[in-house]
Amino acid sequence: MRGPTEATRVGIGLVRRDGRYLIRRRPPIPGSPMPGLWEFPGGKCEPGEPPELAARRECLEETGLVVEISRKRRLITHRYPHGLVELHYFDARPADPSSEPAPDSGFLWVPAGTLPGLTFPEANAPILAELAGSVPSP
Ligand SMILES: Nc1nc2c([nH]c(=O)n2[C@H]2C[C@H](O)[C@@H](COP(=O)(O)OP(=O)(O)OP(=O)(O)O)O2)c(=O)[nH]1
Repeated sequence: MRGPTEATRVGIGLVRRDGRYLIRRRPPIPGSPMPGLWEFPGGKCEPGEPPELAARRECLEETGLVVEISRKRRLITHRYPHGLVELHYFDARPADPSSEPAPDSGFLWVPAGTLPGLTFPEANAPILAELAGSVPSP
C-alpha cells in the first residue's frame, strides 16, 4: 500500500444474476489484509488503469468470467489500518448469462438479501444495505 495520505484506487465488480451476487471469502494470502472476510471480485488499479477496467480485469482473473459493466454505483473512500483506499463499485453481469465462476475460484452466487448478514470489509456496509434493498440507491 502507499503512504498514509495517498489513496490506493480499487475497482470492484458487483456481478449480479437472477437477484444473486458473486462473492467469496478473502483468501489467507500472507500480507493480504482481512483474510476470511467475504468480498466482491476486485482489486487494485494498475498504474494509469481506470477503475472500470480494473474491475473487469479482476473479475476475469479471480472468477474466470467475462463481465459487462453497466454503471458505476458508488465511490467510497475509507481508511483501513493497512491504508487509505478509494473503492469504485460497478454494477456488472456475466457477458454470457449461462457462464459460471471457475470451480476453484471460491466464488458463489448469494441472494442479495443474505449479504447484510455476512462479514465483509467495513467499507462495504452501505453497498450491502443498498443491494439488499433496505436503502434506496443514490
Ligand atoms: N476485492 C475486494 N476488495 C475490497 C472489498 N471491500 C473492500 O474494502 N476492499 C478493499 C480491501 C483492500 O484494501 C482493497 C483490495 O485489495 P486487494 O488486496 O484485494 O487487491 P488485489 O487483488 O489487487 O491485491 P494483490 O494483487 O496486491 O494481492 O480493497 C471488496 O468487496 N472486494
